[in-house]
Amino acid sequence: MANILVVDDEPNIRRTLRMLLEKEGHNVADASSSAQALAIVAEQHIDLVMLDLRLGTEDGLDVLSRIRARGEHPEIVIVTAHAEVDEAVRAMKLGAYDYLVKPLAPDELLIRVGKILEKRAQSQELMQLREEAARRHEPYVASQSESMREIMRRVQRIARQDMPVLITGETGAGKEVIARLVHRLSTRAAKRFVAVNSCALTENLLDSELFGHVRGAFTGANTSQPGLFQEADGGTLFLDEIGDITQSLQAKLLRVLQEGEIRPVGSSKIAKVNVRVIAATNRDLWTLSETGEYRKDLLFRLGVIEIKIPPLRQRRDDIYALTDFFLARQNEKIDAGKPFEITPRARRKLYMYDWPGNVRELTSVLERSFALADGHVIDAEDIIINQNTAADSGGEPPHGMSLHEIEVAHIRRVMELCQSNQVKASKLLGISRSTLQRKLKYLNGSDD
Ligand SMILES: Nc1ncnc2c1ncn2[C@@H]1O[C@H](COP(=O)(O)OP(=O)(O)OP(=O)(O)O)[C@@H](O)[C@H]1O
Repeated sequence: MANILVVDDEPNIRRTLRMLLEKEGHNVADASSSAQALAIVAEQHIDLVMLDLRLGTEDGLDVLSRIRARGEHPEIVIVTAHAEVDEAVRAMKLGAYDYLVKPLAPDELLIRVGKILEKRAQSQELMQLREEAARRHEPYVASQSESMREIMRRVQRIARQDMPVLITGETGAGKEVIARLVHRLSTRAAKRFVAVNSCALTENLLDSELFGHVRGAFTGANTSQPGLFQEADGGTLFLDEIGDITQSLQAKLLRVLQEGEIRPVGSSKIAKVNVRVIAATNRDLWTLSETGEYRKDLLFRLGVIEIKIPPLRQRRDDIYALTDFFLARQNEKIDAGKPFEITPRARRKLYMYDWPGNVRELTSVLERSFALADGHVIDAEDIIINQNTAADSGGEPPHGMSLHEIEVAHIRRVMELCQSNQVKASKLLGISRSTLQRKLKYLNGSDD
C-alpha cells in the first residue's frame, strides 16, 4: 500500500485513477493545479505522483522541477495525452521515473505502478540498511590491541562521571573519535556534541566563536551571536588542540570550568552554561606548565581524567582491525560488482609501516588504494605509502636526497596531514606561519 497523488486538471481522469488505485489498496490524494499539488507534497508523505503534463494553462514540468527543488523524493510518473516524446524525455531528465500515454489501459497502468512501487521499496530498504550500518559504526573505535582495550574499559567507566576529560596523543591517533564515544556513553548523549579546532582560528575569532559576541563588539559584528559554549549547552564541547590557546583564553576557559560562566565578547553580562568539556592535545601540557607556558590551575581542572592514546605503531594489532573496518565500510558503498579484498601480503605491508600520521594516514592510504586499484584485489603493490621523508618513517635516511629535498618533502607531508591548514602545519613543524608560507614557495618551484 502506497500514498499516491494524482495531479490532473480533468475531473474524469482524477476520478477514474482514484477509483482504480484505491481498489488496489492505495491511499490516493488528488490535485487539479500545481499549487494544490505542491501543498499536498509538502504536507503529506507521498510515494508516487502521477502528473499530467498539461494542467490547464500550467505546465506539469514546472510542478516536477519545483517538487525536486524542494528536496522532496516521491517517484514521479508523467501522464500525457499526447505522445510527445520530447517532453517526456525532458521530464525524465528532470527526475521523472516513467511516462504513460493517455488513454490509459487499466491493467497496464496497474502493472507499471506496481513495478515502480516495488523498486522504490527496495531502494528504501537499502537506504535504511546503509543508515543502520552507519549508525552501528558511529563512532566505531577499533580496539584489538591491549592498550586500546584498556582505553575502552576506561571510557566506559568515566563517560558517566560528569567531569572534564583531557585526551592526549599524536595527530590522527583518534582523539576526536574517543571524545565522541565518551559523549555517546554519557548522560548528555541526547544533547549536542560540538567540536572546535582551537588552532584553526586566531585568538580574537576563537574568543567570539567560543563565548559569542554582542552586536557592535567589533567591526563587522552586526548582530549578536551565541558562542559554541551556548550551542553545546546541556551537551559536550570538544576543544581540539587545547595546547595552543593563548594565556587570556586559558583564563576564560578556567572560569567556565570553575564557575560554569561565560561572558560574550563586548558584553558586560555573564551567562550560565552547563557544558562538559573534553579537551585534546598532541603536546605535553605538563611540561609546558612547568615552564609557565600553560596555566597549571587550568591543567589540573582539565586533566582530572586523562586518556593517553598511544601512536598506532605502538599498538599494531589495531592496524588489522582498522583495515578490516575501512574495507567493510568501502564494500558497503558498492552496489554491484565484486567487493574489495586485501591480500595477506598487502596486510603485512600495512602492519610493518610506522604510520607517523596514525589512523588518519592509514585511512587515506587505503582510500587511495581503493580508488586506484585495477581490480577488486588489493595487493602489496596497490598500497602506496608516501614514504618520502626520513623524519616520517623513522627508518634509514633516504640516500641521495639533499637536506633541502628532505625539508620540502617533509613540509609537503605535514601539509597533507593537516589538510593544508597552515596554522596547524606550522605548529607541527615548530615554525611560524610566515616562515611556513615562505617555505611553501619551494613547493611551487619559486624558491631562490
Ligand atoms: N580506533 C579507531 N577506530 C576507527 N577509526 C578511527 C580510530 N582512530 C581514529 N579513527 C579515524 O581516523 C581519523 C582521525 O581520527 P581523529 O580525528 O579522531 O584523530 P585526532 O587524534 O583527533 O587527530 P588530530 O590531532 O589531527 O585532531 C578519523 O577519520 C577517525 O574516524
